[in-house]
Amino acid sequence: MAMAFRLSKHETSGISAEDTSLEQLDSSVEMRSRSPSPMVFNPRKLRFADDDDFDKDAHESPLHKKPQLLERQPVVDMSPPCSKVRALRLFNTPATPKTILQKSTSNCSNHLSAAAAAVNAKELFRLTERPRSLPLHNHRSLPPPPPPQDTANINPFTPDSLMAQNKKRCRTQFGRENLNMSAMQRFLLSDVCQDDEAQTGGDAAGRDFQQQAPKRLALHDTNISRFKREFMQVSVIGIGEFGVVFQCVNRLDGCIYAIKKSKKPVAGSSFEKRALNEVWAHAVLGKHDNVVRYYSAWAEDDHMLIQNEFCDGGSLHARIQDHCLGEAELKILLMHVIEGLRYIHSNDLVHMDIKPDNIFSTKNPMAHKLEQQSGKDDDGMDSVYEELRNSENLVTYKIGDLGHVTSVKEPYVEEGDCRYLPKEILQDDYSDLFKADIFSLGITLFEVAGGGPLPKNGPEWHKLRNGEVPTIPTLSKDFNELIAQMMHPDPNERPSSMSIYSHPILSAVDSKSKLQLGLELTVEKRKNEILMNKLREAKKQIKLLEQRVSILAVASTPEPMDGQRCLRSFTRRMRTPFSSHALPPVYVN
Ligand SMILES: Nc1ncnc2c1ncn2[C@@H]1O[C@H](COP(=O)(O)OP(=O)(O)OP(=O)(O)O)[C@@H](O)[C@H]1O
Ligand SMILES: [Mg+2]
Repeated sequence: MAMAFRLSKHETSGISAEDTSLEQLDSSVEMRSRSPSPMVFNPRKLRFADDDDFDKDAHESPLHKKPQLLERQPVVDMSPPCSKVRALRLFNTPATPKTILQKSTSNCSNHLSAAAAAVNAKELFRLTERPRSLPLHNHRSLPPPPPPQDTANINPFTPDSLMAQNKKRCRTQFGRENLNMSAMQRFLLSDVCQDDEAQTGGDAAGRDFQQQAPKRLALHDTNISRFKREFMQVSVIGIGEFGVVFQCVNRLDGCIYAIKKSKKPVAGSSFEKRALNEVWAHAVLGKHDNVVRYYSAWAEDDHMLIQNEFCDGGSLHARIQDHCLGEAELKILLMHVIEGLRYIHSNDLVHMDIKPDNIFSTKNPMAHKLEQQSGKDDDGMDSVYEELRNSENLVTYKIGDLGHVTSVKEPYVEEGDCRYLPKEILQDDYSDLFKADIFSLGITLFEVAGGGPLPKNGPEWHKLRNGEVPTIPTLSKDFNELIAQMMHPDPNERPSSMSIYSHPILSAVDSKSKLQLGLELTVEKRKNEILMNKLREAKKQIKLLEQRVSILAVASTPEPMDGQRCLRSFTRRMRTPFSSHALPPVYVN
């Protein structure tokens, strides 16, 4: 069970000022809320020296002193089981995946690691026998250090892995690693060849190599926390059961990110599987507009750190603290989350922890453009802009916290928050996990529309799962029916993410189309402006050209009066002979 113990806004801001390294922030920092979003701050020299101890910050903060855990419910007959003993075990195997979390030193001993074992013993022998470069100060005196072993996890959620599982391929370490064996071999061998070349390629090359080697090792050995080296911590933005989430600025790219750090050291613990699971899921799913984007992950002091997109609108849970959502907003929420779920489900994965705490929002980047646009010219559209600006619609909802994601092909269900779980999951029925996500989304909609707070157990808990879903008076009959359908006791009766996506209630989303129309209008107006400018420019050019032509015409043409005179005189001259020849006059009637 994922238990939420969150900070109030007030508590969080207090902590961010006190415990986070805010003194590092220049006063000129201008926070922008998109992610990745550029920050504007006075250029500072990057320092590699240690600041306050990050871990100390995290652990000594008031957030960590006394996390306000939700109490476990006493076991009563009617209550759902809150957690399982199985959840404390590791990933279906007694072999703990001591992998990326343990600085990759030992041989990989479980099916989660793909490693140098992909290289045959002969090549490994070559690698270990070959003298390695040493730091300058002890290059001649010390024996070569053993080469580090390259290890890498196999992500079980990638299409390759899922295909492998489908085909019931051998699940041994080698069975999986063989998928990438040749690539791994090529990589390792190319390293050997390059090094060999450098060592045997003449004195100059050898000298160069010796000079560069210590630099490489020295950097490698600096041992500065990547978090501190690469990021400037701004504040704590959330605390969950598993992790603390920091708002950070990347020192190099200047963009804001959310970095989630596991609260406890996870290597070798029961949280290790969860931590790795979250990274694997993010790596596969973090490319959809309605799923929180993933950038990178690494381990530090046995903690897992995940660098994600920063969602400047906060969580849905925070959003509904002061007001419930109206139907128009609910439709947008449903539209966005169902798109994200449809994407997750299309990968044969399920989220298993959909709830308001795990749905984040970002403000629409077009919002400020709408603001700029309106008031520019009074074209009767001001009211539309006004409505769009004032509406809460200018957000994009994103599914986050992928720690419970599992594959439907080979499910390992770690139960999420029991307030949002359907009954069948608590009864270990995993036959249709897609529909478990649908139930969680349905009950989430019910809560944020005003049906909350949700019960954790007891008769009310059961009622909501037995088809007795109270009607929300502020919602239309159709929307109430859709929520009830999503919370149907029988998973087979619940609609799929695909059918909700194409549900008439969403295809005729007034507010959505209005928003889209507004945004499209802005774009079209801009295009129009550009065209108008071009037209104005073209008109100017034409006018100039006309002027020039007329000037040229005036300059190059002989005086018209003289010409006429000449012509007349010529005519006269011409006439004279005619007349002299006494031609008969022509009379025109
Ligand atoms: N990318 C993000 N952008 C903005 N806020 C975030 C982000 N990620 C997390 N948060 C905030 O931090 C809180 C905790 O994050 P998250 O749910 O990922 O942690 P957790 O420990 O896995 O939680 P749980 O208790 O659900 O297991 C969220 O509810 C949210 O308020
Ligand atoms: Mg969470």
